[in-house]
Amino acid sequence: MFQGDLFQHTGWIDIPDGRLFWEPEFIPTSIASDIFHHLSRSLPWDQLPIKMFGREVLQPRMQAWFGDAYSYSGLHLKAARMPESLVSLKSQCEQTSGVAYNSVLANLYRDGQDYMGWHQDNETELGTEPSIASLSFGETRRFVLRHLQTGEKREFELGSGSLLIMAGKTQTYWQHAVPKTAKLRGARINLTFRNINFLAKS
Ligand SMILES: O=C(O)CCC(=O)C(=O)O
Ligand SMILES: [Fe+2]
Repeated sequence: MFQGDLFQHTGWIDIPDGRLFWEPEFIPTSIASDIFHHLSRSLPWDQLPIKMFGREVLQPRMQAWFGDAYSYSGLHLKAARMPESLVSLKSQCEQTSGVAYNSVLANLYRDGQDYMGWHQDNETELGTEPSIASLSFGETRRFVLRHLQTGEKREFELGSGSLLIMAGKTQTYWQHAVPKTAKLRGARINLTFRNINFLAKS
């Protein structure tokens, strides 16, 4: 398989210095479409400000952040309690990954101009080898992983109902992004389930 090839393989995939799970049809298309409409209407979407080059600008997407009962009960006050629709998706991801999650970050990309820049989800609170389960709904968007030392790339078309799990040392050695696209794109919702240790300090 050449560098940057779109993966057709499903299941667990070993990559250099990391591990992924890929299932493009984790949730059947018609159910995924209902979930998309439900989440787009019901989640409390917010466009948060971030600092970029010393200026405050709005993030290039909308977000909502939830924790479970434990995290909600005083340790991470900003997280609202996870709605039932997300709790059930969380259990499905947990069954596949074998890891329990207590939080979810929901991202809404309104069109092709909304994006997620290169980053690692490597905050101390996530632990050293975090498992992050990413479920997508609505429009398909390209997701790119880039190895920090070799520059090697892995790309996925994250379609509606797909599940991509990043595990092992992926967050230490790879960055990932959802690039902007000039093509006309409808809205996409992405849920990333994580397990946050609220007692760990950054
Ligand atoms: O939208 C995506 O597929 C990626 C989201 C992501 O990387 C994140 O929330 O940290
Ligand atoms: Fe991420």
